[in-house]
Amino acid sequence: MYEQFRILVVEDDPHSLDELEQALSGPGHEITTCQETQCALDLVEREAFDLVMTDLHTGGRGELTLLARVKSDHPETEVVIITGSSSVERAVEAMKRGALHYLTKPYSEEEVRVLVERVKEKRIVREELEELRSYVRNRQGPRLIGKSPQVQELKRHIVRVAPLDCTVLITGETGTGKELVSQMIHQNSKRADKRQFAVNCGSLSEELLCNELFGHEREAFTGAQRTTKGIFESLDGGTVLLDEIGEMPMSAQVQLLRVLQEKKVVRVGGTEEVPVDVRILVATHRRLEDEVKAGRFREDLYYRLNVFTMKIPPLRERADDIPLFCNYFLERYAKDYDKPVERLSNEVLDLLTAYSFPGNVRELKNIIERAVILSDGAVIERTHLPARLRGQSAVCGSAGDLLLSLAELEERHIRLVLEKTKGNKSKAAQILGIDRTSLWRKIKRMGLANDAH
Ligand SMILES: Nc1ncnc2c1ncn2[C@@H]1O[C@H](COP(=O)(O)OP(=O)(O)OP(=O)(O)O)[C@@H](O)[C@H]1O
Repeated sequence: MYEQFRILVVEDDPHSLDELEQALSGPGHEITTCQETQCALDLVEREAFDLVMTDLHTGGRGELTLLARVKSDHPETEVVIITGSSSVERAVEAMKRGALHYLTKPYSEEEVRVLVERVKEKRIVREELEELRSYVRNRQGPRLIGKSPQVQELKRHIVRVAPLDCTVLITGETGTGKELVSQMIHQNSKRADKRQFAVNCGSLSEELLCNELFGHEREAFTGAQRTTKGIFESLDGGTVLLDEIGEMPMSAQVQLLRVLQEKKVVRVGGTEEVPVDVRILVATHRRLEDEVKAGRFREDLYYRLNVFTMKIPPLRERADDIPLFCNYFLERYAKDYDKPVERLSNEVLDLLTAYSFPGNVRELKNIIERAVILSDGAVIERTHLPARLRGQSAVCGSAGDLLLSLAELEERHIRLVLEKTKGNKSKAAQILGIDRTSLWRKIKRMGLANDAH
């Protein structure tokens, strides 16, 4: 298959136009012709070409206007000037203003072909440079740590799916790296220069979530003083991660389906359909098939979202990666907190590799960060680990002979309430006397697994 190569030819003499079209024809070449500069100006305003070839008439300076317009609107488009022998000086002036080359009449077909090849080569070099730049950019972005076969496969899938602009469903327990994977997909995609944003569909009320995602019209509800764009509209050209998609209320699901099918949103309180250009990635710790069966998730939406699924395994299924993560986070936090920590004691490493990590990588990361903060010397010892890893149980503010910190006590209490409410976060938030968003934030920070509650 040939790459499309778009050429615009501007020539007022029909005979010369035919000849040039003939010389330019080739596999993958899409040739558009114009006999007047004004028609060409209108065209370049709407479309991008790889090459513009324009005749330079004696007299008018329309071609120089065309050259200036092309170079300002599409700097990567090459312009070649066709000239009679009497207007070579003006052709040289055009080259000073950014034209690539000039052809003096009469020219041969061979000359035209060589010129087109030159433009194509330039395009390849430019694309390679762009690829290199994107590579350098990505090396500074987030890193997916892991040498286990599961993580290697994840990396391969990211590289494969990132450029395709399709919806990706990322599944895995809490803290396994779903958001990180979504960031890597975005950074390896054509949208990398645009913004990425993550929305947790479970942490907001139905009304707030709809406002946040789809925006609202003026006076859509009391207090809505002006029309506000939602995330889909304002992320123009970017990527959105809809985290905890399984928690999305039905009314928002209907709207999301419209975004996926028609690439349009209707703001809350409005009727107008507004076009949006956004790549949608979704994540969940739930099995969406079960949510569909239970009638909580629309089947048509599920099929729309399930184009490409990436399943991130829990940390306990890739325990080989635990020492690697330990070293990575140890180095990072030793640097962040300016501590002389160098390694974990063998006992600590054994405890960590034997632990089941219900909160997955986030929990491991938090454990190492806390240990680095508590440590003074070069080695992380057992005493620097939280009580649950030291194998002690807490009874009302104490764990064995050790008194608990407020943070540890809070975590234990939240765990207990979630256990008793069977993971029902609205109920748990009510009992704890805090709102759902605060509870979600705490759950995340503590690295508690959703499934473990
Ligand atoms: N493979 C990995 N390499 C490096 N860091 C990782 C990896 N996996 C997870 N992390 C880190 O662990 C933390 C939790 O990851 P992330 O927020 O992506 O998980 P999640 O699955 O989206 O969690 P949740 O379901 O709670 O939203 C982040 O700080 C992330 O950078």
